[in-house]
Amino acid sequence: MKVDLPTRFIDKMKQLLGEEFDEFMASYEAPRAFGLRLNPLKVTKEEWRELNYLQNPDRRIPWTENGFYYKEEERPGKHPFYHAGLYYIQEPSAMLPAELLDVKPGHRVLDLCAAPGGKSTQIAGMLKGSGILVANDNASERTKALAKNIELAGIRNAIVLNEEPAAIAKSFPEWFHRILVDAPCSGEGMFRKADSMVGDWEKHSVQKCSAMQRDIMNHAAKMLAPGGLLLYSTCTFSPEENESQIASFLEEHPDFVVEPIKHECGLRAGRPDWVDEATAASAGPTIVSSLSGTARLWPHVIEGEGHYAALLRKKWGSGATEIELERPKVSTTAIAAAATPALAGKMKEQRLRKDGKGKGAKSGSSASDQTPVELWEAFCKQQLILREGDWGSVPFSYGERLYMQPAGVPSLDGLKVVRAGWYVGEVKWNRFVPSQALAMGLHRDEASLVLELDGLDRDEVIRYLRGETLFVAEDRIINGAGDKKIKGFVLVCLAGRPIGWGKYENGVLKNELSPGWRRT
Ligand SMILES: C[S@@+](CC[C@H](N)C(=O)[O-])C[C@H]1O[C@@H](n2cnc3c(N)ncnc32)[C@H](O)[C@@H]1O
Repeated sequence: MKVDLPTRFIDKMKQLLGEEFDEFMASYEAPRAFGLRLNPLKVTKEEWRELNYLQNPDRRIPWTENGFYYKEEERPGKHPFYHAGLYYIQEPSAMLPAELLDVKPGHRVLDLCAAPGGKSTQIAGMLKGSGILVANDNASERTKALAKNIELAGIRNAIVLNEEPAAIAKSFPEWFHRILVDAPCSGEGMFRKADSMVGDWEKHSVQKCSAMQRDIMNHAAKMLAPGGLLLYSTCTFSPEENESQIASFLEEHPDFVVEPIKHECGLRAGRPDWVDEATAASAGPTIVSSLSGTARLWPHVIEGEGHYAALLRKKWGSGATEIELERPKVSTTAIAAAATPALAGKMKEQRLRKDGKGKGAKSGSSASDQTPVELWEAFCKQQLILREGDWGSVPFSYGERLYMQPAGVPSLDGLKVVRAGWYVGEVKWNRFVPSQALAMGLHRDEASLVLELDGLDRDEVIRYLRGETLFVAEDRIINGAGDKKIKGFVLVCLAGRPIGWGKYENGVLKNELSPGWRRT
C-alpha cells in the first residue's frame, strides 16, 4: 500500500534508523496486519477454536495472550460474534501495553487515556470481574464509544469518567495498583492505518504532544500506590515522546524506576542513545541507561504498526505496606440491604436523587413508593438467577438509572461520571427496564428465561440484531426458574453468549435492542 509520508518524518527516521531505514520504509509498502483480541470474559481460546470462525485460528499475535491475526476479508466486525462481545478488533501492536501491566484479579486499575477502550477491555479481561477498573478520557465524545465498548464486552466492574487527570488525582491519591497511560501522541505508528494521521501529525507537533504527555504522567504518578506499576505507551516513534519523555519523568520522580521489559516475541530494546543531549545530561547516566529496559515494536520487525512501552515501578516508601488485594466481599443479599453509596459524582446525564427515587418511580398511572433500587431488586427476583457472592458491587441509583457499583470506590464527588458502575437499567413508568449493558454483562445461566438463537440460522440472528420482532415457539425458551410462566424479559443468546433482551408473550419476541445497539 502507498502512504504519502511527511518529508520531515522520513528525514528524521533515516537519521535515527541508519542501516535499518530501508527495511523500515519497505514496511509501508507491505499489507497491513489485522488483529482481534478474544474477550476472556466471554470465551476461552479452546471455545474459540471450537466455534471455528477464523480461517486460521492459530495465528497468534506473539506478545499477547489472547490476540490473533485475521485476514481483512474475514471482516470480524460484521460477524454476530462481534455483537456478542467475543472479541475486540485492535491493531496488533496496541495489544502490547496492557499485556505488560501485569494486572491481576482484585487490582484497582486506572486507564487514564482510555477511549475508545481497546486497552480497558483488555485490562478488564485480566481482572476477571474482580477488582476495579476506572476508565477515563478527557474527550467527551470519545467517552461514548468507551462506555459502549465496555458494555459490549460485558464488563461489570468499571467506572467511566470524562475528566482531566488533575481532577481525578484529587479523588484517588495513591489509590491504584496499576495505571496505564496510553498517551495522546503524534501517531507516527498510525500512518499506514489511516491517511488522516499524516495530516494530524503535521498539525500536532511532537513538542506539543510531549508537553501534554508530561502533564498527564505527573498526575498519574500521584495516583499510583507505592509498589504499583505505571505503564506508559505511545504509538509513535519519536524519541521526544518516548525515551526522552521517560528520562525527564524519572528525573522529576526519583520514587520511580524502570521495570525492565523482556525483549522477546519481536520486542526490541528502548534506545537510551536517542535521548536528546540536554535531557540526558540533566537526567544522568543511571536513568538514561535504564531506558534500554523499555520496549519498542517496529513495523519492519513484527506484523503490526509499531509501539513504544515503558513499565515503571513506584518504589516502596518507608513503612509502606502491600496494598490490600482482597476482593470486597459483598453478597447478593447485600443488594437488598445496601444503601445508596455515599457518592455523588457530577453525572453527565442526570442529577442524583439522594432519596433513590427516580422521576419514573413517581410518574405513571399508579404512583408507587418503590425506589429504583427496590424495583431493581424485584426485577432480580423475578428475572434473574443470582448466586450468593457473585457480585462484588452495590446498587446505586442516579435519577431513574440504576448502577451496580464496585464496592470500595471512593467518593466521585465533583467528577464528570459517564458510568458510575455497571449500568443495569432504568425506571420507566414505574417499572424496571433492564439495559443492554445488563444483558451483555450477564452469564446465560443468570437469567430466568433464555432464548438461544440458532447459530446456523444466520437469518434469525441478523433479524434480531436489526431490531426485528421474532416469532418463537414457546418450547424454544429455556425456563431456568422452572415454575414460571413463560412471559416477560428473555435473555437472547448466540452460542451461549447474550446479545440483548426480548420481551416474550404468546409466541412473539418483541425486540428490546435500542437503536444504538442494532446492526445497520
Ligand atoms: C492513544 S489514544 C487512547 C487509545 C485507547 N487507550 C485504546 O486503547 O483504545 C489517547 C487518548 O487520550 C485522550 N486524551 C488526550 N489528552 C488527554 C488528557 N489530558 N487526559 C485524558 N485523556 C486524554 C484522547 O482523547 C485519546 O482518546
